[in-house]
Amino acid sequence: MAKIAQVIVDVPTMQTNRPYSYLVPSELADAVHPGMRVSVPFGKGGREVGGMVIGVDEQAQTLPTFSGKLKPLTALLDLASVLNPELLELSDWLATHTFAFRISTIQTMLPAALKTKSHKLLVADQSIADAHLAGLFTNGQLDFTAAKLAPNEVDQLAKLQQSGIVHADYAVENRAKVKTVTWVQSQLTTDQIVDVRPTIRANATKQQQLLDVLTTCQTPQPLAKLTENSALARADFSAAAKRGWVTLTERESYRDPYAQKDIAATRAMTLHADQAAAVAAITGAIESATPQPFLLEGVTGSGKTEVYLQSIAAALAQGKTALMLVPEIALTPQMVNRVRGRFGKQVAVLHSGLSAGEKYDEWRRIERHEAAVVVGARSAAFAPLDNIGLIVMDEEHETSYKQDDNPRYHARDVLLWRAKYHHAPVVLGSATPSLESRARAERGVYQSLLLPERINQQPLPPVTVIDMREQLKAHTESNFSTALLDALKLRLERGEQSVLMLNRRGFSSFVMCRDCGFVLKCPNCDVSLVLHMDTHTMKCHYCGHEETIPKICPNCHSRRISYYGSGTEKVAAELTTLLPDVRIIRMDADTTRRKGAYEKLLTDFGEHKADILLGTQMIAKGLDYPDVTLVGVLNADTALGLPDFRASERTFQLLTQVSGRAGRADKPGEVFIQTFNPDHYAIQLAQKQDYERFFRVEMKMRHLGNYPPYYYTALITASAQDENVAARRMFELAEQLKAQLSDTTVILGPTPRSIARINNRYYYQIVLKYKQEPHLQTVLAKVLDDAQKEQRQGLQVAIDMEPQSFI
Ligand SMILES: Nc1ncnc2c1ncn2[C@@H]1O[C@H](COP(=O)(O)OP(=O)(O)OP(=O)(O)O)[C@@H](O)[C@H]1O
Ligand SMILES: [Zn+2]
Ligand SMILES: [Zn+2]
Repeated sequence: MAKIAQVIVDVPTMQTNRPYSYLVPSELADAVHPGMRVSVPFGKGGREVGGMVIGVDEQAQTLPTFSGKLKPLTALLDLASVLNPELLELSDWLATHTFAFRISTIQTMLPAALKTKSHKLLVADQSIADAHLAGLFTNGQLDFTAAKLAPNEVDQLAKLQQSGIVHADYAVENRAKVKTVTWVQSQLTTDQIVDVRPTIRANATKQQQLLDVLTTCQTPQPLAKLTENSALARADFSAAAKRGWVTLTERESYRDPYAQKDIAATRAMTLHADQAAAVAAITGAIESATPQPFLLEGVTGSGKTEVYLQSIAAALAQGKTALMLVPEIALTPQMVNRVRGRFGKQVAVLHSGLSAGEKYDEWRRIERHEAAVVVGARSAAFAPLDNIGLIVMDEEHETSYKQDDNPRYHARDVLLWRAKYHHAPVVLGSATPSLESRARAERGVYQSLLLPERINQQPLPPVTVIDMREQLKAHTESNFSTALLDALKLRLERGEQSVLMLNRRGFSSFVMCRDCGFVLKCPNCDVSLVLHMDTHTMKCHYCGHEETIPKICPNCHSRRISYYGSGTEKVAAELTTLLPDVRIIRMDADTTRRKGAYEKLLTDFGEHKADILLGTQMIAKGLDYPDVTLVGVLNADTALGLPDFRASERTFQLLTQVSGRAGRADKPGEVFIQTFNPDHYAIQLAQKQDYERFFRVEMKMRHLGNYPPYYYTALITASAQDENVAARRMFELAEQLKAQLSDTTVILGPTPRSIARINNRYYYQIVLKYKQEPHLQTVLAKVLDDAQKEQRQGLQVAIDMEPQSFI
């Protein structure tokens, strides 16, 4: 009886967002299983697309009538499932809850190397007269997808296709490449080697040497090791293989991004009472397999990481695995080393700094049960771990846990889902929990665990708020108040280190004309272009547009055009004038672009190669350096002015986190916060590092404004090249939603987004605030469906549940 495979095809549209049935060719009947990638013909032209098998049925039971018409699947791309049943189920749940296509949730779960790519090929059926065009083809084929063709070439090729000289074909590329190394196995015993020696010429030194090697290496060895330790080359071993002395085999090897590093093993520390209580509660839940979420609220430097590590050890002791998520930025060598130091080779690390090959290899180590602990950033939430005993999410309030592109998921939701599936506890840790999580802890949904004290009974560092308005009156345009500058000088005298943070938002360098005030803007977006000194260009951070730095004002032709705003670069320059001889490490998007640069800068700082670490938000978290006794925030309030109800929360979190970098060991720390809003509650409470008070005040604000956690939110955006199209559709939609949703739901907008135009598309948005909306899922799914069907004038609609940014 033939089998039928249910396949989600890699054609991300609403109409194809369901499984398609394909006949399984009889020779593949036993090989095809759910979770395998396949190549299938799709659509009228029968072009080949990638797909994922989500189910396999016996034909007779399910589709008796269709048997004749079903197309067979073309090829199987995997020998074993790449998604297990848990992850397949999760992909379904995720697609529904984030309004994403099932194929995009599936692809989000796979390492890039396993994402199939459909290539369009042009095949020449007749000889091509034009020599240039003919030259584009190799063996009668041209990979249209991979080739970088000029528009006129594309045009001419289209004409060839119309006249039947070439035709289009499709192939699905499998990019999963396994790295192999050659191993050598001696085929001669030591006795046989003795026998062979007299048969070769005495001056055949290489052969003699090779026999020497084989005498000492009777077990299989990597070829590289043997050639490295001898004067022999690969060719000598190939020759030996021809003689039958050795066999050479290719074995799979992993690209280990951490292979070069020796990490000192650490042992569990003696916990202090609060830590011990937390570990005991978590361990209890691991042992009883209770999917209890915990909120571990511990001030900065209270030893949360040690709680994670000992809880992970408890899961491993139960023969289970553990998954730990940290924000991308906190994936410093420090954090990774702390986990690897404790659990060694059992740890797999997943983050964006790895190459596709390295990620694929780490992924396979997890899948093959060779790694029992996974540490990674957001997408590691989908690590193919089995038998999970514990899930940890460090810095649970971090916005980077929400993906702001399709599928718009929050890693926390994914973790809570997986915890239920595996009956495992989840630990959400933070010094400044999100209001949502803290409110859930208050309602008993999460169990609260507290670490109110710093390790070593160190007090939290005292924070001084500096009113920069005063400074501005008295001073010129310096970025440094006298108080902060004095504090920096003191650290230099004492040989201690300082951390300076420059809030990146709104602080990027731009170019303005001093005569007419003209600011260079992106031609495609409603934003100013940002000056990049490393490439000497002006760049748009939204669409990637790039142009040269103007010398003359494009508006009034004045030559008095100059750079404005103090990026870290400018601040560093000012510091060097104020404090000659000071050694600065600058850390921002520019200086950390190169692979490994971030890590190198932090290591240098740890080794005292600089007095000051000057950086953007990326230095606020996770750093644990004993000699840092001063933290300065140059501009605390750039985020406060943003039109986002979470602006205060973000400011409070950031200031508390960065303050926490000072005085973590035996030397007391000190913090200076420069601000133009010294009276704002977020700044004042950050000064006191009083999370509890902040939580109360902010909850009141949210209550008054009907915002989360009192209300849920959803953001609907529509964009089109024609502004009217987007606006009109959104006004219609608002009316439609008013009719369909309950009276208690608030519909805000439509309004243009705060950056109204990006990449020549105009954006409009509607914000929904609701308490209970039983039909929301259906209503919003219909909205997307309609939008897809219409597709009129390039209208695009997107839905973001619980958006983390409204800008
Ligand atoms: N029980 C303990 N005994 C001694 N030292 C400890 C203990 N627990 C943690 N530490 C040390 O205290 C320091 C601070 O701990 P850790 O970095 O885990 O704090 P944290 O709460 O994660 O901080 P943050 O949220 O600020 O990153 C670390 O250097 C850690 O090694
Ligand atoms: Zn742009
Ligand atoms: Zn001008």
